[in-house]
Amino acid sequence: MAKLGFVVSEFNRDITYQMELLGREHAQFLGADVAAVVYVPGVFDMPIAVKKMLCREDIDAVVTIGCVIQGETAHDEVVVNHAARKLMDLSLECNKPVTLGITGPKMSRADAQKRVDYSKRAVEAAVKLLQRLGGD
Ligand SMILES: Nc1c(NC[C@H](O)[C@H](O)[C@H](O)CO)[nH]c(=O)[nH]c1=O
Ligand SMILES: CC(=O)C(O)COP(=O)(O)O
Repeated sequence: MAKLGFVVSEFNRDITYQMELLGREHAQFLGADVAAVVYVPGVFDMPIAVKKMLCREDIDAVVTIGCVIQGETAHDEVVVNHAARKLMDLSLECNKPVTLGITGPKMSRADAQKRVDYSKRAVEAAVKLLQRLGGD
């Protein structure tokens, strides 16, 4: 059974709450275990939490869940672009899948609501990568 870790952003929690529930349901549907969940303040804060999870022997892959909504500046792009890049680097560094269940940037609250199922995609991608690539 795939053992997944979830790293979930508390920012825009009304949206990430729905994303987390959908992700948990989908993991159960696919026969994967959500072995650990860590909540972080926002998407930008995810990499350190993901890194710690990737170091755990009881975690095979990490699923990130977050939502970055556009404000008046390019802050949303800074948050998502840097986090996404670091998450990819960590995956390669630690040799375990890290999947992107983060919506945004350039997104309104309505756009975010339409995209809550990105968390399901991230769970599915993690399970598929583990099946196809195997463990260490
Ligand atoms: N604006 C959003 C943020 N911003 C907060 C940052 O992610 C971070 O927590 C802060 O800069 C402290 O390091 N985070 C989101 O997840 N979503 C947003 O829309
Ligand atoms: C990325 C955000 O949602 C955010 O709160 C930043 O907003 P702003 O660009 O107006 O500072």
